[in-house]
Amino acid sequence: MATAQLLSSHLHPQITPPLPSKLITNRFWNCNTDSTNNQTPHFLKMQFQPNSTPTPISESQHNKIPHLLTVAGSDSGSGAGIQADLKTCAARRVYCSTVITAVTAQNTLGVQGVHMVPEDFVAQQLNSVLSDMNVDVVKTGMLPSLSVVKVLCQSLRKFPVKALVVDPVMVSTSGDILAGPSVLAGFREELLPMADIVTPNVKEASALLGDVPMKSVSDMRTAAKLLHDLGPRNVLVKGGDLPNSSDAIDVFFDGQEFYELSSPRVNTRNTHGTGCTLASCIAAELAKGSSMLSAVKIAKRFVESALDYSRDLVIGNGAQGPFDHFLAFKNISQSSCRQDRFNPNDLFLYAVTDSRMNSKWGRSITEAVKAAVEGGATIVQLREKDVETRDFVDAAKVCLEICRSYGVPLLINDRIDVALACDADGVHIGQSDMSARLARTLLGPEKIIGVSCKTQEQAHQAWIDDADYIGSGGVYPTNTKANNRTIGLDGLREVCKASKLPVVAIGGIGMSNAGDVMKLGVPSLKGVAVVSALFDRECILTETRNLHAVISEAALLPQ
Ligand SMILES: Nc1ncnc2c1ncn2[C@@H]1O[C@H](COP(=O)(O)OP(=O)(O)O)[C@@H](O)[C@H]1O
Ligand SMILES: Cc1ncc(COP(=O)(O)O)c(N)n1
Ligand SMILES: [Mg+2]
Repeated sequence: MATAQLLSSHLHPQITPPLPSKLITNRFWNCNTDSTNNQTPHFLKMQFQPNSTPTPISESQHNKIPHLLTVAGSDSGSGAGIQADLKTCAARRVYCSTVITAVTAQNTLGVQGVHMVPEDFVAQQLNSVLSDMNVDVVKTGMLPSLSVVKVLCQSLRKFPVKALVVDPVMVSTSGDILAGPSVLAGFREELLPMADIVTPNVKEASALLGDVPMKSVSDMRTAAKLLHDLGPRNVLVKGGDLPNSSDAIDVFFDGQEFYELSSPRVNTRNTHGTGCTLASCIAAELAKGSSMLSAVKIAKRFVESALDYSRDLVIGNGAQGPFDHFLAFKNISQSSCRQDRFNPNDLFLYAVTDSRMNSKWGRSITEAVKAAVEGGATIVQLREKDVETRDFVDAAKVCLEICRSYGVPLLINDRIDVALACDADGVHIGQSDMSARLARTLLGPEKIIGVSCKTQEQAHQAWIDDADYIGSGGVYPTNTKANNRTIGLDGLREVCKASKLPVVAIGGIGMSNAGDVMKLGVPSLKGVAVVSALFDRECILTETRNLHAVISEAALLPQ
């Protein structure tokens, strides 16, 4: 009742129809989370004057780092609250100071306890930071009582900042109450009118507006307009918890235009702290000097990337896990699909695809790969010279699933970008591609890198450049590669002898000569790579099985 009365005095009596909205979809944004931010902050340079009292550094001498102050609650599980804000700012390279309003005992199961910090001590923290530390932007999270809201508003009036981001935290993802209904009046009457942006989720928007229904994007737009009427310069109603929505759609309203910010919904349990992270990322970008809409777009993309990177992360036993703000876990979780980073024995029967052969036989890349791994291929390389990049990435993702289900590594020929895009196990590069050293820098320590080498010098360089294996050939003449010098068994032996890396032989190898290659008897030679003998045949499965039998037999023979 009290809520309804309060609302009626603050809202326009009639709901205006939603204005036309602009649809912005994350799908078309560059995935590099830093791409729109070219204002890399500078770190403070200390000036030392030995044997003298320190002199203050003038403003012009400062290399000032953007500074965000978060006024929020502590989450012992570190998924949300102050801890999420600190991690977000560290990831976005903005300095973050903290005023703690409450200490929660919290984990992935829920909130077990809340210990409120007395409001005069909140005031003292605010005074300490704001009076001294050149704060650019204030972001608020859990404000557990009306008196804390009031204390905050007083401090902000005394120490104005460039921007105020209000995340009106009320209920945790687990459904526990973090701020009771008593704070609603403080939000509506004092804090929201001071805010540059308010970022409620659907439940919070509904509560702020007196429990209006929030079931659709259209409801979110209506709510954004009504919340804007309460005084904040901008409103972002977040749709992470909107029921029956396959995309995560947030509605942004700047008082004139609506924007629907849409990103694919990441299928993960690790969404605890998304709201805190979004708000602190918006605040961090504002501190760097972004416009409001651009800060919101960057923040949404940051949350989406972080969720995607940590989708399989397992921390805690509860329903909502935390995610990784530093986007570091992906390699760990995915590389654990394979037992080793690279096992040289995987080079034993190395299948290399060819798009022209596939089209000749009317097969898709994925059909060809499936047949090869079923037949016993121990590693697969996608060598697709004639395919559009987009189709290549899509096909590679499907092939990766097939290969992973057989425990077989999948490499991409030449295309580091495609390997990164589909998170393949590695690449195979030639002498005219970028160096293995550069590929290693781009791909990181976990990925497999193979290099084509015809000479001992090239083999040595591949080792120096931190490659994992060498492909050496053409051993026999081949039609697969134009103008490819044949090095013969002798050339192969020379490369193998000089190589500190494991070697796979390639070029014109098939049923008739694979045994001869395997019988070379050089320890570094681990297997044969084959194109036509598998993929330019009617039945890939049978050919792979037969070839596997031939090279297994040859490998067992005494040298
Ligand atoms: N599963 C998800 N996939 C992608 N984005 C999500 C997902 N869940 C939430 N988001 C996004 O995270 C941000 C926080 O939203 P939300 O979860 O609704 O807030 P809160 O954490 O305050 O409840 C929004 O930009 C929302 O669209
Ligand atoms: C201290 C604190 N602040 C905010 C949230 C909200 O985060 P979420 O909605 O993801 O549970 C929380 N759970 N704990
Ligand atoms: Mg959330």
